[in-house]
Amino acid sequence: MTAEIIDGKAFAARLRGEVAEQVAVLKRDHGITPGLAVVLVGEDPASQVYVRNKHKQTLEAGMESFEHRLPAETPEAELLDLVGRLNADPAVHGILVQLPLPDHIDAEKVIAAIDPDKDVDGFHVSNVGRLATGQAALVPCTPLGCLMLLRDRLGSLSGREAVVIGRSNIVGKPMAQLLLRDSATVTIAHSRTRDIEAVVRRAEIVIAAVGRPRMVTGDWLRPGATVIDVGINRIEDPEAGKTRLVGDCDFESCAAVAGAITPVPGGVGPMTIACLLANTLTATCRAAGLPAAEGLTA
Ligand SMILES: NC(=O)C1=CN([C@@H]2O[C@H](COP(=O)(O)OP(=O)(O)OC[C@H]3O[C@@H](n4cnc5c(N)ncnc54)[C@H](OP(=O)(O)O)[C@@H]3O)[C@@H](O)[C@H]2O)C=CC1
Ligand SMILES: Nc1nc(=O)c2c([nH]1)NC[C@@H]1CN(c3ccc(C(=O)N[C@@H](CCC(=O)O)C(=O)O)cc3)C=[N+]21
Repeated sequence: MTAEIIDGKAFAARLRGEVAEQVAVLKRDHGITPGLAVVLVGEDPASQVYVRNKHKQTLEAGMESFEHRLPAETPEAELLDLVGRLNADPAVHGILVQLPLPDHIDAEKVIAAIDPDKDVDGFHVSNVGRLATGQAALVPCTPLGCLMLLRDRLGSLSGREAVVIGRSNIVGKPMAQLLLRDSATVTIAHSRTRDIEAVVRRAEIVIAAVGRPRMVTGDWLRPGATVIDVGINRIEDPEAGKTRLVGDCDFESCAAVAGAITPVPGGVGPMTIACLLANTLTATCRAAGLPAAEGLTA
C-alpha cells in the first residue's frame, strides 16, 4: 500500500483564502479590521522564520499585524507590561507570545497575563478549561489544524481509535481533547508508555507530537492508518551538506503502510499558521458580538 499524501500546504492556502474573504466582509459590513499582535523575545533563528511567515500571511489575509521584537534580556516585568497594553488596545484582537521564552521569564505567568478572549494560541487556563468542558474556547492552532485535516479525510471521527503520541500542553493534550470532543476513542502515549508500538498499532488515527526525528516507523502502524506528523526536527543531512527538516515519523516506511500521511515540511506546519489567522478572526467576531465564521472553529 502506498499512502495518500495529505497536502497541508494546499489545505492551509484554501483556509487562509476563506479567512481573507471573511475579513473583507467584516471590514465592509462592520468597519472592523482584525489585528494580531505577535511578540518575540530574543533571536532564536527558527522563531524568527515563523514570526516572519506569520506577519506576511496576516497582512495577506487583510488583517493588521503588530510585531513586537524585544531583546533576549528583556525583564519579565517589561514583557508583562507589554501584554497588559496589548490587552487594553482595541485594535488588537489576538495576542501571541512566541515560545520558548528565555529562561529568566516565567512562560506560565506571561500566558496567564493574556486576556483569554485575545489568547489566539489557546494556552490560557481559561481556554484549556473551556475546551475540556465543551464551552466556546480559542483552541490551540496546531491541534486545530490537525483536526481539520482529519475531518477532511475521514469525515466523522466518532468511535475511531486514535493514539496521540506526546502529552504537552501545546499539542498532545489539546489534540486529545479535540479528538474526544469528536467522539473518537483516545489514547495518549508518552515517554513512560510501555510497549508503545503495540499501542500505536491499534490506531486508525496516529498523531505524532514527540520531537524525536523519525521515531515512528512503518512497522508500528496498523495498515491503512491516517498518520498526522506534527514533529518539526532539524537534522544534519550529510549528503546535501546542510540541515533539513524531518518529522517524528519515518516518512518512507510509514507511507508504505499508512492509508494517508502528512509530509514534513508541507503538512501540519502551514496549517498552524492558517489556524492562527482563523483564531484571530474568531476572536474578532466574538469581541464584536458577531457569530464566528463556520468551518474556521473546532
Ligand atoms: N507543526 C507545528 O506547527 C508544530 C510542531 N511542533 C513540533 O512537535 C513536536 C512536539 O512538540 P511539543 O509537544 O511542544 O514537545 P514537548 O517536548 O513539549 O513534548 C514531547 C512529548 O513527547 C513525549 N516523548 C518524548 N520522548 C518520547 C518517547 N521516546 N516515546 C514516547 N513519547 C515521548 C514526551 O513525554 P513525557 O511527557 O513523558 O516527557 C512529551 O509528552 C516537536 O517536534 C515540535 O517541534 C510543535 C508545535 C507546533
Ligand atoms: N506561542 C507559540 N505558538 C505557536 O504556535 C508556536 C510557538 N509559540 N513556538 C514554536 C512553535 C512551532 N510552530 C510552527 C509554526 C509553523 C511551522 C511551519 O510553517 N513549518 C513549515 C516549514 C517552515 C520551515 O521551513 O522552517 C512546514 O512544516 O512546512 C512550523 C512550526 C509554531 N509554534
